[in-house]
Amino acid sequence: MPLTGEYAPSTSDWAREQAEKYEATGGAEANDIMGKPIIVLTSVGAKSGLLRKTPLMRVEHDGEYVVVGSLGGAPKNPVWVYNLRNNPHVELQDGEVKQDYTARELSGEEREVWWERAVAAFPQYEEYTKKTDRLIPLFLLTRA
Ligand SMILES: C[C@H](OP(=O)(O)OC[C@@H](O)[C@@H](O)[C@@H](O)Cn1c2nc(=O)[nH]c(=O)c-2cc2ccc(O)cc21)C(=O)N[C@@H](CCC(=O)N[C@@H](CCC(=O)O)C(=O)O)C(=O)O
Repeated sequence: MPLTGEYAPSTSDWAREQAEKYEATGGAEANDIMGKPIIVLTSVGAKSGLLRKTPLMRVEHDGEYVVVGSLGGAPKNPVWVYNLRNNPHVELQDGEVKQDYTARELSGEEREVWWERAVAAFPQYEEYTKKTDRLIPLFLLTRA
């Protein structure tokens, strides 16, 4: 069941522009960063209830995805992390395909396995762990 509601653009201009161009072109444009592919996650605002669209690196394995709350190694989590913790029903657009997923935050051994996959997809993530002692949240997205 697709998410419905009012879209609220990100206050990060570059992220907003990339999400909107990616969505409008079915992933044909604005589809990478530093040469690595992205996806666009739609989540429900934990406080506003508005729809938030967030470009994130594409980390996929056997039809499942992981989204990484890295925020470049900043000391605080990105806000979308709290949206997923509050409402795990999300949409993920990968190229032309947009589908519903259920997000589950990972820990322990399962998190380690997916962390390796995330670093393989975007090696910069390893660098971010050196900038913060925050445990970077990972959410596994499985088909709803
Ligand atoms: C800028 C801020 O967004 P954020 O949710 O903190 O997310 C910050 C970043 O993670 C986000 O900009 C990402 O798109 C940045 N980013 C990546 N960020 C990552 O963390 N990981 C990535 O892998 C990643 C890749 C990436 C690739 C391309 C690109 O263009 C950007 C990329 C924002 O929009 N804030 C809004 C609020 C957003 C929101 O969800 N509000 C909730 C409140 C939730 C609460 O406070 O509990 C609500 O509406 O209820 C605001 O300040 O008004």
